[in-house]
Amino acid sequence: MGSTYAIEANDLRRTYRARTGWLKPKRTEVEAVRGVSFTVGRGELFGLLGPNGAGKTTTIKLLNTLLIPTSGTARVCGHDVERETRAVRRRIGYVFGGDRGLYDRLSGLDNLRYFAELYGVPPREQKRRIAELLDLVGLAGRERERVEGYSRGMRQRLHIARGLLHAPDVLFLDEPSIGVDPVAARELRRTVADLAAAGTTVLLTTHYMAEADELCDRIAVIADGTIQALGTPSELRRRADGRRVVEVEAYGVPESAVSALRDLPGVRETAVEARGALQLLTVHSDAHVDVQGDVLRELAGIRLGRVDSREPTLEDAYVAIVSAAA
Ligand SMILES: Nc1ncnc2c1ncn2[C@@H]1O[C@H](COP(=O)(O)OP(=O)(O)OP(=O)(O)O)[C@@H](O)[C@H]1O
Repeated sequence: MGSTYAIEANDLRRTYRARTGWLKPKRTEVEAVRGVSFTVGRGELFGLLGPNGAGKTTTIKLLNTLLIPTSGTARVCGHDVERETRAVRRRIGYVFGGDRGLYDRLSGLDNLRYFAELYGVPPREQKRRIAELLDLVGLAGRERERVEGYSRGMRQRLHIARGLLHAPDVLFLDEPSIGVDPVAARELRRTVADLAAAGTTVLLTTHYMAEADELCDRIAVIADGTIQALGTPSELRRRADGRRVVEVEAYGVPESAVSALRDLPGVRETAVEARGALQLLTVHSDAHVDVQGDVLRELAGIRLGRVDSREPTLEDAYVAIVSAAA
């Protein structure tokens, strides 16, 4: 195969052209990916992180030959994604989160048999391969049950087994843990880690920072169609060095309080996130500035939950990187 990299993306760009409106149709163009370059080593577990609409799925589809780049080039296992589509497809698997793509009324085993046929796995290898994969994804013993009775996490693991039937060198995992409960998500992470440890290159997109932190060798943070930061989780975490984070749970954070805090000297970012009945207010400041008193003053009279002042995490670094790009 020659190439030292499993994936090489070189100034990839992709523009979507769409027609919107019915009475007066208008042509619009969205530049979803604008000059993305990175490499992924063989056996590496590489994460693509970014807000909604950042261009993660588009990047994956350019690499797995489902979309043609508007410009730029990419190679997977040394093969050009545009000119050597078949060779690329033989070496990759693609798994996306959600419910599509499995036959609910068949058992897990019959699903895998069906897809093994479809992917051209030689009949004499099918049995062994399916048994290995059921083991890898932790479904051995449950394979004769119908998929309609599977939990979300089990379905997701069956999806991964399906994506691995033809023993691909590279697996694209697009938001595998979406809608999966925390315990099942942990099992799923173990499966992905085992897979990478066994030598499969994994390109993973996720919105869960803890997942990326635990699993990925390196992470690219993508926003607005370009890579904003790339490095190991600890390298990225350093992007938040020199910061301190105050977090307050509150029942109804007024916009006036948020803008007053944002204008304080030493405050770098503020964010409010809905958490069921309450909201989580996060204030990033320079490490030597203590804003906790100011935060409590601005929220005087409002019912509060937990108040916390802490060191930054990977998620805080991510917020810093993405906010700087906005
Ligand atoms: N088929 C399409 N036609 C037109 N625009 C599209 C199409 N697919 C995606 N887009 C746009 O391209 C941009 C990037 O989308 P993409 O799905 O790659 O983002 P993403 O990072 O995967 O987002 P998410 O985290 O929400 O899945 C968005 O602005 C999106 O609206």
